[in-house]
Amino acid sequence: MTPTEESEKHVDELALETRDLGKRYRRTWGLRGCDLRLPAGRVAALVGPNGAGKSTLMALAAGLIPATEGRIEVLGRVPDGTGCPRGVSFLGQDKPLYKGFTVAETLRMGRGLNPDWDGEYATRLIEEGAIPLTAKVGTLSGGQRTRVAIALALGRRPRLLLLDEPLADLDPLARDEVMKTLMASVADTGTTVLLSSHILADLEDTCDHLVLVAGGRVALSGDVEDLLAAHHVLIGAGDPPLEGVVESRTTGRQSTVLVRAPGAVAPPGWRRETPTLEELVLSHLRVQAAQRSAA
Ligand SMILES: Nc1ncnc2c1ncn2[C@@H]1O[C@H](COP(=O)(O)OP(=O)(O)OP(=O)(O)O)[C@@H](O)[C@H]1O
Repeated sequence: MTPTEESEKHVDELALETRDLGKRYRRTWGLRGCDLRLPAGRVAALVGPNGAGKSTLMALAAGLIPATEGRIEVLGRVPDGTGCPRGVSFLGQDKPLYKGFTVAETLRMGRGLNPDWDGEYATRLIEEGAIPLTAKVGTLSGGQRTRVAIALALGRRPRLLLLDEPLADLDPLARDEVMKTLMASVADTGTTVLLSSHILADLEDTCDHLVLVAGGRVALSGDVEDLLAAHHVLIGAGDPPLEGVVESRTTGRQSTVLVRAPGAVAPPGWRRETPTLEELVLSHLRVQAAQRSAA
């Protein structure tokens, strides 16, 4: 393979790559020593405790803020920190929509601002949500406004979609509906998604890749299938397993141990189970929190 072919392959395969990436806000580091490789085509869950650096990572990837140190490549290019690169859409919790515009005017603005705009598709997303094109954005419900913001984000036909807790203000039914619309669109197009949320149950159904951030670094990442295959929950009493222990918790005489060892065998008298994604994430989050408070 020639160096050019090598670099093209790299562009095709990774939607987002960071090396030793850091962002400092005055005295606080929002992110530091962050190494991440997100393969193209994945729907990735970005999880971590409050203040872990998720929004900072999203803002860096969306080109909204410049890095302080290290390197970030988005769709094979280095964002310049002055705005969303072509091919990337970002949707945060604050949806920057003009309340005085009608929905149709909002879509026209999308067309004016984006060279890759797919107006037919954006309008279809609005119509599927039964939102009148003549309604003023300021008169819409939170769920309807989210749908308009999603239509704007998807109308750009992004190759990478960054979603920073965009559904946090929606009721469970609206969240479920909007999530289905989103996931149907990305399944159709093969768009890579990085989605942050504190609601692990939402992520379990939709994501095939996990990025767990804690203390400004990536503590765990990989395809969900691989991560689940590499972890086991061992439940029993007596001598605990010694290899690959991530977390061990004891209630009464019974211990529940999460191990990261693909071929782990349960010790005599113990049983082995496959963890759910939620159990796996919670265990790693607890371990990270304990390590940080001990440091
Ligand atoms: N604009 C800013 N100015 C100063 N510090 C900031 C700024 N934005 C974030 N930080 C700090 O950077 C760290 C990471 O914040 P960030 O918002 O990226 O975390 P997060 O994982 O998205 O948190 P949450 O889950 O609460 O949304 C925190 O310590 C936060 O206080």
